[in-house]
Amino acid sequence: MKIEAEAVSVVIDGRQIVQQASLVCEGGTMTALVGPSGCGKTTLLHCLGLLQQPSSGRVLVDGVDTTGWKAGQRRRFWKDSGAFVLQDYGVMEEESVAFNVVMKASVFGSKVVGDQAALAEALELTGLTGRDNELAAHLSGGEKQRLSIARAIYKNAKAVFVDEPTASLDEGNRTRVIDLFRNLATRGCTVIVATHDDEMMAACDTRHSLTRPAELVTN
Ligand SMILES: Nc1ncnc2c1ncn2[C@@H]1O[C@H](COP(=O)(O)OP(=O)(O)OP(=O)(O)O)[C@@H](O)[C@H]1O
Repeated sequence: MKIEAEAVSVVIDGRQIVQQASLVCEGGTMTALVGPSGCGKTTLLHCLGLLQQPSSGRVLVDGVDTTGWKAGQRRRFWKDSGAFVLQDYGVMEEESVAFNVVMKASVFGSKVVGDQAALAEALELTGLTGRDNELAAHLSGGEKQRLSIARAIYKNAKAVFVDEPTASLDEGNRTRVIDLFRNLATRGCTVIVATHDDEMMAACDTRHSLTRPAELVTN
């Protein structure tokens, strides 16, 4: 899936947060959004994932301009194609590990339904085998991060939007998480990562550098 930004700018309360960002992210590749703290990496990532509307410019998904998309179209994009690995992990703490991956339960909520083989594969790849029935709240930060990656693997996401995935991980887990994203890209997924991490950047095919916009927007 091709995700494109064309001259995307974000202005909040008269402050320029992202200035005229243009980039193309292709399926099967990893793109790093890089730059100093506060330069707008997360904000641009949110625009690319259709979580936030740019103040000007446009975001295209497979060549289609998303500017006028209604909530229902964005929801369909998130449900069918997109996955997010954000800094708060996006994990449902009061649900089981398995439910967090599959996001489907039987009518009375007692049994996680869905493709059990795909669930097992996603848990194995992320090192969470055997943890199916544990409450997500009981996982460590790094495990929650891997859980949100398991969800992306399970749903065979076409595009994954990732914010600082390695910030709080030790060396071993950092390498493991980077390998997981590379694996997603190998499967054809478009991986977009906001990062400060040199190892993560090195694993990416392209880097898009942002600079901190200096000026205040008037009018
Ligand atoms: N909703 C908002 N309201 C006000 N300011 C915001 C909002 N969202 C982002 N900002 C500001 O925009 C700037 C860029 O934030 P952003 O999180 O995109 O940067 P970043 O490059 O990801 O930073 P870091 O590397 O520190 O995570 C920051 O100064 C932030 O305070």
